[in-house]
Amino acid sequence: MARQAPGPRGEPILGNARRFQKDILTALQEGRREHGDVVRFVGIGPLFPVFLVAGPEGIKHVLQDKHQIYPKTPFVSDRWRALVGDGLICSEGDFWRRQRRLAQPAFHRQLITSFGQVMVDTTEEMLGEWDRSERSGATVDITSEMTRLALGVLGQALFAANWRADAKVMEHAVHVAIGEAYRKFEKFVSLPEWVPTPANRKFREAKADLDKIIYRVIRDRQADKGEHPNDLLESLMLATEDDGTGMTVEQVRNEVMTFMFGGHETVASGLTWALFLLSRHPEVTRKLMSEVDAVLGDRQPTVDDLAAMPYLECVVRESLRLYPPVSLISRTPTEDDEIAGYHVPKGSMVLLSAFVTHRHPEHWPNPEGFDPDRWADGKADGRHRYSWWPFSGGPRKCIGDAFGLMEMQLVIAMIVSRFQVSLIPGQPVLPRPGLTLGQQEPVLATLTKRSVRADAVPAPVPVEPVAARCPVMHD
Ligand code: HEM
Repeated sequence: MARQAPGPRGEPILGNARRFQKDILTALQEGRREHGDVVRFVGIGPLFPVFLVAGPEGIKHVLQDKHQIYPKTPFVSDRWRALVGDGLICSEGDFWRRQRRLAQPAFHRQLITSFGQVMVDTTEEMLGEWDRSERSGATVDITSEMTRLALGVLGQALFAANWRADAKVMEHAVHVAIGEAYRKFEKFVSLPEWVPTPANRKFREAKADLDKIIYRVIRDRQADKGEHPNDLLESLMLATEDDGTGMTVEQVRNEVMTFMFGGHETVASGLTWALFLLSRHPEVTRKLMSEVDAVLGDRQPTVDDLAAMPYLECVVRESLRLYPPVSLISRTPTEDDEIAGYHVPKGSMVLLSAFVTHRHPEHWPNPEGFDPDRWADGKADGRHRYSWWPFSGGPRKCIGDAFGLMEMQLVIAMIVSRFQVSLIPGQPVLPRPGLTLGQQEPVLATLTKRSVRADAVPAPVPVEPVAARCPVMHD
């Protein structure tokens, strides 16, 4: 007979609700430390009790072995649906399976590789602007630079040439929509979208702007009998099942929106945290610069160069370990279950946190340390598959993992080959888990142009890491 999982009692009546809201990642980490790999958090509100499953075996159980009984938590999927419609990220069952099959060719390795040049060109444009900022000694906001860069890459991968014409309107609309979505995620209760609050109006207008452009581009493509670009949109529009049926125009729109929102904030978060870590670890930066300089010299990278830069990949993996852009996901079992001998009731909220698993001391020696070498030369071989899962796992694993990894590697290679990025001393850099693991305040830095000398790296600057608020709780 399965036992009840242990867990913190929290405050009288409120239980753990306030702790979750104030700093959920620390609450989860402490829960694991004090109570083990399956923790039951009590609290006030319909989401409680909430279970944390922290160990790799439990993660495998939920995401892979018993994924059929662990669909996504409806409360979270509803938030996504408000943003992207019935896209891959928030659909379930046969509908999800069909959409996933239809979307898969868009992420074929060959097509993804062809986006390498888009990633390089977009980064080159940003670095041109950084040249000007460096000359004027201006401070750059790394968070917003990475967000603009990642959106530019995704926009062009999705819409090829059409993106440039509409980029300004789209950028603005995505920015507004995602800001509102963050607010909705942070609130347990929010007014339905049709209630004309100023925030809802802004959200609806932003979505309408995006829809206008996306539907127009789709219809133009349908009408144009000439040669079409080889982008993600085209792949979605051409995809068919064995019976010859494909996606409706609305489904194509939903997946475009899903990729746009799921595929740029994640990469931007990963890049920002990687630059943050590099700026705090000059010894790592120096080693990375040596590798990049030796392979690239003064030229731009290509996708083929990545195989010759193994340390770059180690840096990216290690950075995704410490700061996984999707730090928290949740599932809700459709039947009673048992994990590691503990009872997990049907309908409960089961939290899986890559942030917590990736810092689990039984699976990661020196868990809080930034040590890219732990990935070198087969050292990762004996590790549990689910001790590192920034892209999730099982059938719902991220469809854009190769895209995201490739982009992070190319962008970081280009940045370190050209600039030394130094954080403004003393600024607090605090994680903010929402749709992705962002920062509570923008990360500000100064730039120094490199003249390809890896040993000329300044000392690290002091920055204080800490607290992270709950992504889903009540304000
Ligand atoms: C560093 C970059 C990225 C990270 C860390 C990341 C992480 C994740 C994670 C953890 C999930 C699973 C969420 C869950 O199960 O609740 C996911 C799903 C997904 N991701 Fe990513 N992602 C990244 C980049 C991308 C990119 C570039 C795209 C598209 C261009 C993308 C599209 C998607 C989609 C469509 C899903 C839903 C898949 C499904 O349920 O079938 N992601 N991602």
